[in-house]
Amino acid sequence: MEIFVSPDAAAAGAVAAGILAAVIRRKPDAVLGVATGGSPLPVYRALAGHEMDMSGVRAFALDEYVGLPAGHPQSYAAVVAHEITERLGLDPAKVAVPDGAAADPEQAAREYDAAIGAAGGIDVQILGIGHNGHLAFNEPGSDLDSRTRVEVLAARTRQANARYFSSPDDVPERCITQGLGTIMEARQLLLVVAGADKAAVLHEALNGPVTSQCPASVLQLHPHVTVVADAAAASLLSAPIPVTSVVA
Ligand SMILES: N[C@@H]1[C@@H](O)[C@H](O)[C@@H](COP(=O)(O)O)O[C@@H]1O
Repeated sequence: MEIFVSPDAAAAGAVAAGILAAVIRRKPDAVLGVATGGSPLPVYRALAGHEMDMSGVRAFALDEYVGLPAGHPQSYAAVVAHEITERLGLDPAKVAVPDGAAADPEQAAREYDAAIGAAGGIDVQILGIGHNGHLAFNEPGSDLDSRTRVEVLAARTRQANARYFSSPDDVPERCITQGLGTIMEARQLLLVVAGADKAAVLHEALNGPVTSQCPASVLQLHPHVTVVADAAAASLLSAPIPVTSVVA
C-alpha cells in the first residue's frame, strides 16, 4: 500500500489525476472504475485539465440507487454523465452504471458483475470511503467477498446523502453496489479521502483489523492500493504504512 498526503483536497485530486493519466497514457482503452460522492470530484476536475484523448477509455460506476425515476438529477447515472463522462470527454457508449430502474434489480446486479468480467476487469478502481467505513455502498456487515448486488442503505449513509436531495425522505432506501469481492478484483485501487471528518474511519480502515464491520478494511488485503488523502484525513494514520507527502 502506498499513501500520498497532500495539503488539501484539490492538491490530493491533482495527485490522483496524475496517477490515472499515467495509466491512460500507457493504455488508452483502460477500464476505469469510477466513484461518485464528493471526494473524487477534484480528481475528475484535475484529470480534465490533462487534456488527453480519453475517448477509448471504458468506465464502470461503483453503484446506483434503486428506484429513482430515470433521469433523476441525483441518480448516479446522471452524476456520472455530468461529472465524469462529459467532463472527461468519454464515449457515453463505453460508460456503464448499474441499472437501478430495472424491473429485476438483483438480475441487473448479476449482469453488471458479469459485464465487468467480460470487459477484462477493471484496471484502476477509484474509491471513496463512507463515515461508517463503507466502500461503494457496501455497508458494515457486508461479506468481504460479496458480489454486485442489491443492498439496503444504512441510516447514516442516507443521512449523509440527504444533502443532495430536497428532503431526507427522498433518499432511496436501496441501491445496487459492486460487491467487495468485485472491487477487490480490480488491478489497482485508488482511494481518495479528504476532510477531518474522515480521519477516524481512514485510520480504522488502514490501521485497524480487517473486518466486515469496517468494509474498507478489506483494502489491506489488496496487493496494489494507492491512497491519496489530504492532511486532515491522514492526520490519525499511524505506522507501519509509509506515507509520502506530496504538494501537487
Ligand atoms: N456511494 C457513495 C460512495 O461510493 C462514496 O465513496 C461515499 C463517500 O462519499 P463522500 O466522498 O461524498 O463523502 O458515499 C457515497 O454514498
